[in-house]
Amino acid sequence: MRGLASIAGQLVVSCQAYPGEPMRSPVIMAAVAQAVVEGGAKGIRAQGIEDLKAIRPLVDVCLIGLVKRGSDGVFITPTVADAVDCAAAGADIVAVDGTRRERPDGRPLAASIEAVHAAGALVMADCGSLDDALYSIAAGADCVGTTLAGYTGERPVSRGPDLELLAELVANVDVPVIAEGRIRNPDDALACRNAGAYAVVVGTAITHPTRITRTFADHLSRSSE
Ligand SMILES: CC(=O)N[C@H](C=O)[C@@H](O)[C@H](O)[C@H](O)COP(=O)(O)O
Repeated sequence: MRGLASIAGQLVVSCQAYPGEPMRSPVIMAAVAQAVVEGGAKGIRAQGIEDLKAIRPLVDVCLIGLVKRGSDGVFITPTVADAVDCAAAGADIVAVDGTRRERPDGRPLAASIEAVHAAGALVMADCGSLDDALYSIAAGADCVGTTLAGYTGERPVSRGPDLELLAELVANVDVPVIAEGRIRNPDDALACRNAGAYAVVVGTAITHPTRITRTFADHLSRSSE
């Protein structure tokens, strides 16, 4: 079972490296995915068609796939074609931008969702506010995430996860709400689950060695000042 129910109450780990980074390679991301599954991740979130194709045969857990195009405006699986490609590459759930902003292909969010459903996968709408979530659910999203909280101008950038938005979504929507974004440690993850998150997605704090190392290095250099 690799559907939405398989991640209920569980940890999903986002395995992503960014353009120009040393770990930006499907082989490396597939190894990271296998390593986090060994550690107990019940789902993987991954970016890019080549990464999805490399990861799919190596892990038998729910795979949330996306394509990132740039870092401004609508950049998470922004077009219908990207969404279909993620499903074809083996994603069980396709993560798409769930905001109300205009999309680069000029198509509505509902078109991406319909195409993903036709391909036999589900849709996670990455939202930045309650209004985004309501819009996404009306468009047919199967679940919503707090992924874009603090990144769209509608919410402040919280230090840890945006627990306020999480609670607001849990209280106001009737689809699973997935906590994602700035979850820094196990206590943050637990706080998300206690706030009603259906599943918890952690990225940087587990799979980004450069940023993890920087927190240690900065801490040491601050304390020797
Ligand atoms: C806003 C955006 O582009 N989020 C992306 C979505 O896939 C990833 O860069 C994040 O790493 C992911 O959401 C997990 O969050 P964090 O790394 O904070 O645990």
